[in-house]
Amino acid sequence: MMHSNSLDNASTQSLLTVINGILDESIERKKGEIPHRVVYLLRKVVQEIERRLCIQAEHIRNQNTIIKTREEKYLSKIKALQVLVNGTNEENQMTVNLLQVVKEEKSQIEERQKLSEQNVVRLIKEKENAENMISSLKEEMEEMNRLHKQQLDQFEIKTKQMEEKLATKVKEFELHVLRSNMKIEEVETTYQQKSQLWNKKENIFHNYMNSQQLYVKGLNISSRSIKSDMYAFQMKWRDEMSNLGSNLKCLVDAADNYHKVLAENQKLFNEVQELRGNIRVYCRVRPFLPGQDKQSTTIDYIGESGELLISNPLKQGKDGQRMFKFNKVFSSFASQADVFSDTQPLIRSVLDGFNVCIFAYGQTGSGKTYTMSGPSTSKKDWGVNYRALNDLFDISLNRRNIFSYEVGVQMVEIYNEQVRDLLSNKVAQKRLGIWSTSQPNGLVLPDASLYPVKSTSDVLDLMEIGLANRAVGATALNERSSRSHSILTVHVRGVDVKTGSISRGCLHLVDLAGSERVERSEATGDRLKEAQHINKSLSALGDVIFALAQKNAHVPYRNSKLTQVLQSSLGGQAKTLMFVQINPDVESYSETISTLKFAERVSGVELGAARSNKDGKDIKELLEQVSSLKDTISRKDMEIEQLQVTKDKDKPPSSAVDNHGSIMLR
Ligand SMILES: Nc1ncnc2c1ncn2[C@@H]1O[C@H](COP(=O)(O)OP(=O)(O)OP(=O)(O)O)[C@@H](O)[C@H]1O
Repeated sequence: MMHSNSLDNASTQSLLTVINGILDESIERKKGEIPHRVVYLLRKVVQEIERRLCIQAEHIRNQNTIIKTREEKYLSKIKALQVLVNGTNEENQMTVNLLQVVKEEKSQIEERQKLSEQNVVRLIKEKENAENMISSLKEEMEEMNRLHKQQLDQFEIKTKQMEEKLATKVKEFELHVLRSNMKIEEVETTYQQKSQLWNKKENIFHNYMNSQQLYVKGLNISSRSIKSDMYAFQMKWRDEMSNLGSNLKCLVDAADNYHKVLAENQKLFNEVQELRGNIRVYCRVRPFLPGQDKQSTTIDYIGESGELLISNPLKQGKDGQRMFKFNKVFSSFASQADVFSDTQPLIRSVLDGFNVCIFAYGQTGSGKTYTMSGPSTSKKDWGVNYRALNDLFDISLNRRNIFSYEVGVQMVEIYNEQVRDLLSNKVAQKRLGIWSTSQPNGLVLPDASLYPVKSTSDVLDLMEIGLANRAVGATALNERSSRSHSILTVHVRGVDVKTGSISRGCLHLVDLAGSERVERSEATGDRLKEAQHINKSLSALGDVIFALAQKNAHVPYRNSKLTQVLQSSLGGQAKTLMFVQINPDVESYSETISTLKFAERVSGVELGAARSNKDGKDIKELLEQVSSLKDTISRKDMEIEQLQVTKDKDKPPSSAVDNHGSIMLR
């Protein structure tokens, strides 16, 4: 057994020697090529293997020594036992047992030997592994050498390239330096030129500065003069401000007086109207119609002051002539606008709270509808109705800051002494009741449709409906002659924006039925009845006016529906205007004379002073207005004083105000 162990050790030793030899040889051969680290590692591996082999060899040697000692001990024991075998059988048996123990021990030793052998085999394997590792390391080394060489080759190529590039760069740099030198030379030349130029400019600048200094000195002098001018201007401004203050005060006073003036204006205006008389008669002559003989006219002369001379072509001399005098006579050439211009002031009165009645009187076909409504709804042709309402809206718009107006319209006709609502769309109408004294809202016909209107176009629409509803029929005198009185009533309610006082005005625009005498219209039956009613109501109208003229205690308003409806506008509180329409033709002479006689009597009537329907609290309200206006004046005075103080504060610091209010320069 010892022999085999020593053999293994020897082979391990020899192998190690071989490895070392190979290493030494490769190191020798590749000196300078193998990295020191690999060599170092290889040596470390070999040393480790040697160390382990030594330990194993030492271990095996110890085992061999122990086994040897034990073998000797057992051999001596066997000898002693053999001695003893020779002794007794018991001893033999013991010896056999001992031998058995020895055998067991021997088998143990053999097992251990086996283990040692296994260890040797393992070590041999490890050695093989080490060899494999060494060979792989060698391969790696070779690969690394190869790579190293490749890198070296690449480095060499790169180095060559870099050297070439460097050479080119050096050449370029040299060229650049050459150019730079040239540029420097150029710049130096330019610099010299420029510095010469700058020197010149410096000289110019110095000269300019000198002139500027002189200019600034001049400016200083003019600035001082401007300052003094400014102070003078400030003084002037101050005076103007104080003037402005006083003007402002005047304006405030004027504003204060505005309401008073307006009220006075209204008062004066109405006084003028009163002086003219509260019933006015304007006569209008209709032009000849196409086809009529223009030579045979009854109109001889129309004077500027309302004179009208009518002549009877059948009677010669003074007997055949009759002079009438009215407030105004419009010839057949007068336009719709001319006719309305003298009516206009009455419309203002309605807005001031007066009742006004404008009616057209005349025989059939004399132009009543033409004057009141106009031949068409185009603005040029508008009659008194449209123009009056248009004016009413215009004036109310102008006064919107002082009064707020509400306007409502009713339209009725009186036919055969029955009042019909012309704005109602009901076919069967109930009879409309008439209030002898108008209701608080000013309505005499409370059941008739009342439409609020805001513009002339609203009125136009309503009147179109009304005219379409008006009863018309044929007569021997005029095909379109109306045999009913049409009454358009405009109710105006004005509220004083500031005081809240209310005024109510009412405007009646009446297109009367034809005034011709019954026998002349050749009417019979129904037509006769209609004519009689018409005559009755017109004569009732005359009676009322004459009763008022004579200041009778009893005024017969109730004799006809017409006078009942117009009652509020025919009394002493109202203003009345009558258009007397006449035909110029000779055939109409007697009708013309009777019409003009009626009108003449009417125009001689004085209805007395008209009265406005204003609230009784007016005086109190006016006093309130006066006190509020006084407040406004004192407020404005304070504002003016404050303005004065602010203005004084804003004065420049370099000036002061002396005791007399003038500005002194410091
Ligand atoms: N100033 C005028 N200029 C031109 N044409 C007029 C003028 N006045 C009336 N006419 C014409 O005379 C004719 C009769 O006028 P209008 O119908 O107004 O009369 P009227 O008095 O209203 O008659 P009626 O009593 O039948 O209602 C109409 O054709 C009208 O166009």
